[in-house]
Amino acid sequence: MKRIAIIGIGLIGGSIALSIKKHDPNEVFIQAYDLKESQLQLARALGVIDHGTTDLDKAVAGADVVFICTPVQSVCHLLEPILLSPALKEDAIVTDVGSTKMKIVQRAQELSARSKGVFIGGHPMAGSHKSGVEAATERLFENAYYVLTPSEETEDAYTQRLKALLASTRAKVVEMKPDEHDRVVGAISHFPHVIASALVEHVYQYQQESEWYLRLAAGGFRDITRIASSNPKMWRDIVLSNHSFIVQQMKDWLKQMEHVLDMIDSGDEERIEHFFRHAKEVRDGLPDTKRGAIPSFYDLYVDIPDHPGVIGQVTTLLGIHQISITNIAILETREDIMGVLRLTFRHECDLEKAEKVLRDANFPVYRRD
Ligand SMILES: NC(=O)c1ccc[n+]([C@@H]2O[C@H](COP(=O)([O-])OP(=O)(O)OC[C@H]3O[C@@H](n4cnc5c(N)ncnc54)[C@H](O)[C@@H]3O)[C@@H](O)[C@H]2O)c1
Ligand SMILES: O=C(O)C(=O)C[C@]1(C(=O)O)C=C[C@@H](O)C=C1
Repeated sequence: MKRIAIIGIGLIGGSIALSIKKHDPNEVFIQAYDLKESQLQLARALGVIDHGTTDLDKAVAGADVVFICTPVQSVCHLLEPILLSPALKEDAIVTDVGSTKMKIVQRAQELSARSKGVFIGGHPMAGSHKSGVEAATERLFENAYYVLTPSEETEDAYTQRLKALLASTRAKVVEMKPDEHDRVVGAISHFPHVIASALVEHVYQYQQESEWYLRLAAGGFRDITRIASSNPKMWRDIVLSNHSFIVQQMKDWLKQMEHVLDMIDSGDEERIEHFFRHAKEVRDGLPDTKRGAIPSFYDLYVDIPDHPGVIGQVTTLLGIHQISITNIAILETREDIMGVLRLTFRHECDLEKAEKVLRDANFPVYRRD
């Protein structure tokens, strides 16, 4: 039986545990460590882990692979007691899921000569603004990128062993250098989180003048600021740990905003339209049927005659077959013209089931592309 240790059993640790367990339910034993006894109890009750302990040595004892899934600053602190633990199995792989990589990998390298195990940095590029083991799901990483940062000294056999285990997450595992990872992820994840929180703060300041600001906040503001609801401690650690790239990106952003300010202030119609068109083209070009930095949703389109009751028929049919819809939108509604219903699902298998059920009921259904 393979033993897996999860250190920090929250959203990400719990999701890794669930995906590995689901893949090999009878061949894997999951032992976990957390500062909070309550998280361990909850993880046990939810069937996410087999055993929980607040004793770090006991948690890593005999484990073939140890996943460190705590906020990034504590990953750095936990590396020494884990990599140098007398209980660590010879040849064990120690990995982490932290959102930054340079400082973690550097600390692990300092300890590597004295460790019985081998460290390989990791970062699954999928997550949520929710935290805690209660939000964990076995499919969180499906189709997302999962970055590994083996060093030049890491023997390939260890990387292959870790990749084989991660196959259960159904993520796309890629290798990167820690500094490239931190620069890129700084731009597409860390810096946008700073902007989202700053935007909330910006409107909150206006709110002191009129209560209408936050009351009127609708789809656009909610979409762009969803990630401001994320765990503050986790983001404090990320920003501190990727400090120099984020500061550089903020300086670049201020310059960019000066151009945008100048463009809008000048009232130059052509430049303004070009600005929005170019951003739209780039945003529309993001892969939207796959998960990645931006969680994807699976869309199915249904042609429907525009008369009352049809939408009810569609949703009832899906309900009978226990297919959950994440979102529903009517894209065209003009009298006597076929309307198009866009149904959004969280998982590809739900989309496939819905497509079959609706087609069998003679609804014209199609996917985009
Ligand atoms: N949330 C995301 O979207 C996301 C995505 C990819 C990677 N990550 C990274 O994954 C890691 C975990 O994030 P999460 O969202 O699962 O957080 P979480 O808050 O859901 O879980 C973290 C868990 O670690 C425990 N913990 C904290 N400090 C600890 C310590 N010193 N020792 C033992 N346990 C400790 C907490 O009690 C909690 O159970 C972070 O490093 C984060 O940067 C997060
Ligand atoms: O979907 C979200 O809520 C996330 O914030 C996930 C997200 C991201 O920025 O894309 C956040 C941090 C991680 O390190 C990886 C993924």
